[in-house]
Amino acid sequence: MTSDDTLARLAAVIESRKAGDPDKSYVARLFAKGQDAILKKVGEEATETVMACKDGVREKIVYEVADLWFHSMLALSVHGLTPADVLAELRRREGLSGLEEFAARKAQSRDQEEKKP
Ligand SMILES: N=c1c2ncn([C@@H]3O[C@H](COP(=O)(O)OP(=O)(O)OP(=O)(O)O)[C@@H](O)[C@H]3O)c2ncn1[C@@H]1O[C@H](COP(=O)(O)O)[C@@H](O)[C@H]1O
Repeated sequence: MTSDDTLARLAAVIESRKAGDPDKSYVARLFAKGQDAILKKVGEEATETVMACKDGVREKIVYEVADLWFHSMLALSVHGLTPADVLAELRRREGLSGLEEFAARKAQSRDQEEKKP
């Protein structure tokens, strides 16, 4: 398996641009508008990803997911987070069945409910 540092490089570019000139940088423009503008784009790109998948056009799906990942990285950056944090969480989940994890979470919230006075 090859390692790909595209996300790390893009995160570094985002950090270098976010306090830049909104007339010269899309990243700077969205950061100048604030978190709500970034989250609005995340929502739009998620919807466009759903529509692309429903249409089933591979190039369009890749294009829209790239938009979604990019804007999600801006949202992460607002909170001082990076793709490395998300990749670490995905690594933590490796080999952990989603169904087992779901059952463990349900059992934990049941325990917490039962302990409530
Ligand atoms: N990866 C991206 C990237 N992906 C998408 N986009 C922009 O995100 C916007 C996507 O919005 P939409 O598809 O909704 O189109 P829109 O033009 O906003 O139109 P509306 O539908 O909102 O009216 C477009 O303006 C894209 O150019 C990106 N802008 C920048 N990057 C990366 O960020 C780096 C820094 O960019 P600047 O800050 O602009 O220098 C670039 O070198 C790239 O590596």
